Amino acid sequence: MPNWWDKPAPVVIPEGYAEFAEQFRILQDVMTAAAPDADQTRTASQLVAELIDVLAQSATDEWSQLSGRLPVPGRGQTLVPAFHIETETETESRGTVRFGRQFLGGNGAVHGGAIPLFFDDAFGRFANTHDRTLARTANLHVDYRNVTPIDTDLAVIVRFDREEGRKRYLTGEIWNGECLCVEASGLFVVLKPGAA
Ligand SMILES: CCCCCCCCCC(=O)SCCNC(=O)CCNC(=O)[C@H](O)C(C)(C)COP(=O)(O)OP(=O)(O)OC[C@H]1O[C@@H](n2cnc3c(N)ncnc32)[C@H](O)[C@@H]1OP(=O)(O)O
Repeated sequence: MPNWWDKPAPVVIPEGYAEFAEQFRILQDVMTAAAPDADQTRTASQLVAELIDVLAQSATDEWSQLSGRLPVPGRGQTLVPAFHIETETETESRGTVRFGRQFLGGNGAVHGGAIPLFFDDAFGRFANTHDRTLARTANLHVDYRNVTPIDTDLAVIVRFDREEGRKRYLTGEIWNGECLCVEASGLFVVLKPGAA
């Protein structure tokens, strides 16, 4: 089995797979937003059972799966809110995120757990690209400054602040227009040789 830090082998992305992954996000949003009656529940349940059967036919290991490997925002990792990057340097990445209905905590606000999930992924990607050696999240701190609304295009800034030995420090923000919703910071530690 390859070590997880080895460069993954290239995968072949079939035509239409990126669109399917995006449909899957929409499925999670509409499922969350729905109040089906018994007939609709039965129909939807049968369709999902068929979908599970189809996908299970191509079940594979971590190193061959397509989720997480797509060259699109969110990489087809449908649990994670997709970061749409607009500009990026070695030290700063700017773009947008939109938390769909599946990320609702309550009363229009994004679930508090979805925000560290988003930053772990956005920080993790940035800490491990631009020819940097592999590092894992050691800690992640989130300050919820104002309610983060669902179904809204939000501005994101991610910064690679500094590197001290094996320690990489990242910070980030989420803005709704002029309103600062979230400040986050994370420590990523470069893996020791042989560590997983
Ligand atoms: C291209 C895309 C590639 C994507 C890559 C994946 C990135 C995804 C990010 C993740 O989500 S990873 C999953 C969540 N994280 C983990 O599961 C990590 C679990 N923890 C570990 O594996 C180890 O604890 C860790 C590698 C983070 C550190 O262990 P080490 O044994 O390498 O660290 P060591 O004890 O030698 O400490 C090194 C330095 O870091 C500091 N440090 C370590 N953990 C710390 C901590 N939690 N808080 C503060 N400081 C910490 C430690 O004090 C020390 O500072 P000094 O050099 O100044 O002495």
